[in-house]
Amino acid sequence: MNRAEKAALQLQAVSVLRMLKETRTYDELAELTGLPAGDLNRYVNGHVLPGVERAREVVEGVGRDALADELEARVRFDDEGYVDNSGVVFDQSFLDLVAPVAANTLNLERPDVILTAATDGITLGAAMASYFGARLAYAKKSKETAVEDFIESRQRLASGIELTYYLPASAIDDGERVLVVDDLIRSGETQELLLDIALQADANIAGVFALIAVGDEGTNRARELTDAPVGALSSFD
Ligand SMILES: O=P(O)(O)OC[C@H]1O[C@H](OP(=O)(O)OP(=O)(O)O)[C@H](O)[C@@H]1O
Ligand SMILES: Nc1ncnc2[nH]cnc12
Repeated sequence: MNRAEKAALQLQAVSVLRMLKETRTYDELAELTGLPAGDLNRYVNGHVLPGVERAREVVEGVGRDALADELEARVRFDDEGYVDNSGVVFDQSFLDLVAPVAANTLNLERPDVILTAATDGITLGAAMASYFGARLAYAKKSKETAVEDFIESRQRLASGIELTYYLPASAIDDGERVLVVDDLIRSGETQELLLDIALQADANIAGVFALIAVGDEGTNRARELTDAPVGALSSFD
C-alpha cells in the first residue's frame, strides 16, 4: 500500500466512524468498535487520524456490518417482494462509504473501468469509480445520440420481453479490467448482459458487486459466468 492509499484508508475510517457516531454516544461507539472513547472523539473531530491497521479494522470489520445494517434499514420491500432502494441509490455520501468496503471484502484488484446499467446502478458506479480512480461506463436501454459504434447485448427475459443494453464501443478498451456493479441483483439477467458486453469488448472481468442481492439466483448465475469475485453488501431472501 502506498502513502496515498494509506491516507485514503485512514480518511475512509473517519467517514465510517462519523456515520456511526450520528446515532450513537462515544461510549456506544467504543463498545461497538472496541476502541477507546477518547481516541474515537479525536478521530471523529478530525484532530488525529487512526493508524493504518486500526483504519483497516474499522473499514473492513465494523464498517461492513454497520453499512449492511444501515442499508437494510433504508430499503423497503412491497407486498410483491419488490424493493424500493431510492433511500440508498439517491444518497451519494452513503455509497461513497460502500465503495472501499466492497473493495476490501471482495479483495478486488484495482479495475480500469466500472461497468453498470442505467439507471439505478449509476450512483454506486460513480462511487466505485471515484474510489478506484477508474472510469465509469454505463450501458443504457436506448442508443445514445451521436454515438456511431455500440456494443449491444440482447436477452429474452423470463417474462418473454426482450431487453437490449447498449454501450458506446469506445467506453472499454481491449484487455482492460472491468468491475461490473449494480444496485440490485435478482435474476442476474442484467449482470449477464453487462458481463457479455465486457467480454465483447475483450475486457477482463475484475469482479461483480451489487449492493443488494434478492435471493441467490442472480449471484449464482454471475458465478457461473466468471471466476472473478462475486458478492453483495446485503442479501435478502
Ligand atoms: O438481476 P435482475 O433481475 O436483472 O434485476 C436487477 C436490475 O433491475 C433493476 O433495474 P431496472 O431494469 O428496473 O432499471 P432501472 O435501473 O432503470 O430502474 C436494477 O437496477 C438492476 O439493474
Ligand atoms: N426494485 C426491484 N426489486 C426487486 N426485484 C427487482 N428486479 C428489478 N428491479 C427490482
